[in-house]
This record gives sequence, C-alpha cells and structure tokens, in this order.
Amino acid sequence: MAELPLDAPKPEQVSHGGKDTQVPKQDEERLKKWFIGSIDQGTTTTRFLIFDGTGTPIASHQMEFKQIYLHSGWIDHDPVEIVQTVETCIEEATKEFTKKGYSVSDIKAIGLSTQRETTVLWDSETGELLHSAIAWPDTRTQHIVRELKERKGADKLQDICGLPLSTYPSSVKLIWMLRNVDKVRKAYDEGRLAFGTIDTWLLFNLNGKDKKLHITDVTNASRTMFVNLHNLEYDSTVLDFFELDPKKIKLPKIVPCSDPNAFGSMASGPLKGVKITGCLGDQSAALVGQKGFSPGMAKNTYGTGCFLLYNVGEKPVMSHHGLLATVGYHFGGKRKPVYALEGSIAVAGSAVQFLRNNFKFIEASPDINELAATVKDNGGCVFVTAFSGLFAPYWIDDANGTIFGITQFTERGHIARATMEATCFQTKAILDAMEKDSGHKLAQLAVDGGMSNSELCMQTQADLIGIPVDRPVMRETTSLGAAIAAGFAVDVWKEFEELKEINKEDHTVFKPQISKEASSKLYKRWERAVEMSKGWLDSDDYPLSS
Ligand SMILES: Nc1ncnc2c1ncn2[C@@H]1O[C@H](COP(=O)(O)OP(=O)(O)O)[C@@H](O)[C@H]1O
Ligand SMILES: O=P(O)(O)OC[C@H](O)CO
Repeated sequence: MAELPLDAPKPEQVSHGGKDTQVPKQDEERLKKWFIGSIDQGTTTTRFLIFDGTGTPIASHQMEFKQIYLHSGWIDHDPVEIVQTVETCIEEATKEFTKKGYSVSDIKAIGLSTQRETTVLWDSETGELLHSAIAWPDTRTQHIVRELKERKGADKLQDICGLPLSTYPSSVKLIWMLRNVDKVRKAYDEGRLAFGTIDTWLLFNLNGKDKKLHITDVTNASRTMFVNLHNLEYDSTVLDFFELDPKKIKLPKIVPCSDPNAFGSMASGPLKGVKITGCLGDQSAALVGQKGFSPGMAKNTYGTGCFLLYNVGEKPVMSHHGLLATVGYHFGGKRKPVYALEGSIAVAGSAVQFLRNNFKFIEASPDINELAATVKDNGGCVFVTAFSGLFAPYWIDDANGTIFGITQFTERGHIARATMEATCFQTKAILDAMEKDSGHKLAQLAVDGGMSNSELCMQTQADLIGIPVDRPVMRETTSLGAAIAAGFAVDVWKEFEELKEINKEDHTVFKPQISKEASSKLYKRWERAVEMSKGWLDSDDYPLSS
C-alpha cells in the first residue's frame, strides 16, 4: 500500500523577489507611519488586525464565537454576538496598538472581510433582528433544494449567477426563513424585510443602526445567487425563480470592494469616526492578500472550510466541471471587476474542531499534528468529511460524514491523519477540475488559513497534487487583503505594483516527495470512498433533525 511519509525532509525557506525590487527608503518610512485596521469575521473566529503600510501586522485580537447546533445539519450564528466580537476585537487590538506607542489618529481606514453566504434578516424600519443567522455550511435546506431543482428554469440559474443550486448560497437560506419564521414572512408581506450577508449586517451595525446603511460589496453579493455575474446587478429572472418580489424584500445596494465613502465609518468605540473603505468576502480578501492579481494565479485557504480561488481575468468563466464562477475582487473606479473560478470545500479545519469538541481526541486544534504523528500513515482509513454533504467539485447532498477502512488496528492517530487528508484529496479533485476548465496546469499553490499551519497537512497536500505548495510566514492574508482594499480607497497605495514587497520574505515551500504512482493509488482509494458515501440519506430522512 502506498502511504504518505511520516518524517519528510524539511521544506525549503524562500523569499520571493530580489534586491532590485525593493521599495525606496523614503516610501518605506512613509508606509511605516500609515496604519489600516482590518476586521476578519470568519466562520468560527473574529479578529481585528492593525497593519502598517508595509503590510506588517502591529497589533491584533482574536475571539471564537458560538456555533449553534440545534439539530443535525443545522448551524446558526448569533448576529448580535458577531457584532460584539467585532467590537471587542477592535477595542483589544487598539489597546495593544496604543500601548506600543502608536496613535489612533494614524489609522487611515478600516477594511472588512467576512464569511460569505451566511444570511441575516432584520426589520428595515426598526432594525429588529428577525432570526438567528443561518450559516453557510447549514444543510437544513436540503429538501428545498430538491424541490427547487424540479422547478422550471432551474437549469438556467448557474449560467446567470455562477453558483449551482445547493444548500450553500444565501438564496435557499432566505427561502427557508420565509417559509418557517412567522416574523420573517410578516415583514416580507409588509415590505419591511431587510436581507443581508454578514458584511451588510456588520456595516449596518458599525455605522450605527440609525443611519440605516444597507450595502454590500460585489464579492459578497455574488454569493447570494441573486446577482447576474455578467452585469453585477440583481437579476430579475433569478428573483422570479425564487418567487421573490423586489418590492417586498430590501436587497442591499451593490458597490465595488474599495470605496472612500460607500461603507460609512465607525459610530462608536476607540476608532469612532474612522472610515470603513474596503469590504470583501473573506476568500476574495485572501486572493487579494496573496496578491493573486494576474490571471492564472490561485490561492487555497484552509480555514473552517477550504476555498481555492483561481483568477480568470476580467470575464467570468463558467465551469463545466463542478466549480463555481464568482467575483474575485473589484477595486472600482477605472478598474474592471476580476473574476475567479472557485472550488469550495465545506469542511476543513471544522473537522479538526470536530475531533476536538465532539470526540475529545485533542485539547486544541494544533494538537492534531502530534496525534497524527503517533502513527506512520492513515492505516487504510479514509474519512469523507461530508458533514454538509460534499461541495465542489462533487455537489453530493445525500452523504453525511463517513469513515471507511476501520478495523481493530485503527487508532485515533489514523483518524487524525484521515481527517486532514480529506481536505487535501478534495483540493486535488478541485485542481483537476480547474485544469479542465481553464486548460492550464497550476505551477504551484499558494496557501494560507488555520490548517495550513500544519506541516504534515501541507506536505500531504504537495504529495497529492504533485506541485509545490507555497506558504507565507505571515498567514493573515485574509485580513491583509481587506486592509489592501481599504488602503487603495484612501491612497495608501495607488497601484498593485506598490504591493510587491509585502509579505515576500520567508515563504516555506513544500515539494512533492512521493511518486506519482503512490499518490494516484491513495487518490483512487479516496475516489472509491466518495462513491461509496453517496446515497446515504434517503428522501424519508428529510428534514434531518435529532
Ligand atoms: N496547527 C493546526 N493544525 C491543523 N488545523 C489547525 C491548526 N490551527 C488551526 N487549525 C484549524 O484551522 C481552523 C481555523 O482557521 P482560520 O483560518 O482561523 O478559520 P476561519 O477564518 O474560518 O475562522 C480551525 O477550524 C482549526 O481547527
Ligand atoms: O470562515 P472561512 O474562512 O472558512 O470562510 C467561509 C467562506 O467564506 C464560506 O463561503
């Protein structure tokens, strides 16, 4: 049996660029005195970082928040708690910043990056929250998706909005709330239903609810299904398909990701008055933070889920192999929107958290590596971590998490390895699909996100995809991307070229270390496991609940 090596030789340390590309001294001095705050509101954690103009993080604070699991497959977030974590992170990071001798008045702007698709509804008149937020990996809408797939026009949707009809986008979460929450239905019938993703909810709150700001950026908007990817406006065919009356539901205004005025400013707290000038979905922010500005560049972020974005340039490319088409970023002004092909994996770091919280295998997520190192390979175990079904490129909604290959030999270490390998196998499947869609083979993969801290996981990834995996030392690329979008709006930088020195040093490169034959043998076993996991859930099982 081909197995992944335990004690791989140390990966290489490299720096990208040379002396000739250095920023002139006077610019560096100027950039060190300009600061940008950056909110990163992810699926499991919220953080706030303050960067200087050279992209160096000066202060930060991070908090986990509650994941609410009311029934099997349901994941709710408390939108009020999310706002509170943002406010606390800003307070704490700003304290650290001023303690270090810096002045708040030098913070030029704030950028915002958020988990995408997670849906919040409130009363547009009173601001009253009408339900908890339904988080993006939630699968309570499986039966609605099945029903909608039968509706006339279902086959046309993806060509318009770039997303497949699945439990993932905001549209079906909204439909569920309209059908199941009386207050939501009433607000809709009375024309007072405000819809938003987390960016919109945060901007509404951080500006002070009295301002009634109702806005989203184009990357977050492109995850709802309601937006036509070709003209970046709400699409009446899609709204009709979902039987939504635009007069009854208030959809946020769509603007580019970088704007000096559109996103307002902080209404309270230590950064009161500071303008919010950048806003992007977190995966777009990571693409910007990795400086994936040219077509053909890609990044893979291993957070709660894992998301591979591949820059396709200024025209959307519709996938024929199970990927999503989405907006990469749009900096506004004369700049055109840039699109991406995306491979979304619903479960990545969240499977590590699952081993920690539910099975008590480990005390903290990083401990998974020590546990994995107690065995030399996966011992024949394959974990199809289909807690939300499987997303790209499979789109299997009738599977749940399944571990194959368990015998009396199986130890916790084998499961730990199989857990991390699941994300690596899915990344390989996504890269294969991307190669088919784009006609190009990626030369190397830029990575970031919590699970990319694992050397074992990143080496496994390189072994399975057969190309080098490049990990920067400063892995807060999502926050950096939001800071970059904010900084462009207030002229901290004017051209992408000026960013070339940022986060260039001390990259670690993981090179493939097993043969193609060994790698493909492992992958075949994964593919077999995916096939065998299909069809577990029967239509009688819906809706799922405990
Ligand atoms: N050293 C590590 N090894 C493996 N997984 C890790 C490690 N550190 C963090 N993680 C996982 O990374 C995830 C957090 O990553 P992060 O990028 O902060 O996510 P998000 O932005 O989705 O909140 C968690 O699910 C955690 O289990
Ligand atoms: O919280 P993350 O980093 O896993 O990202 C969540 C995505 O935006 C969901 O689409």
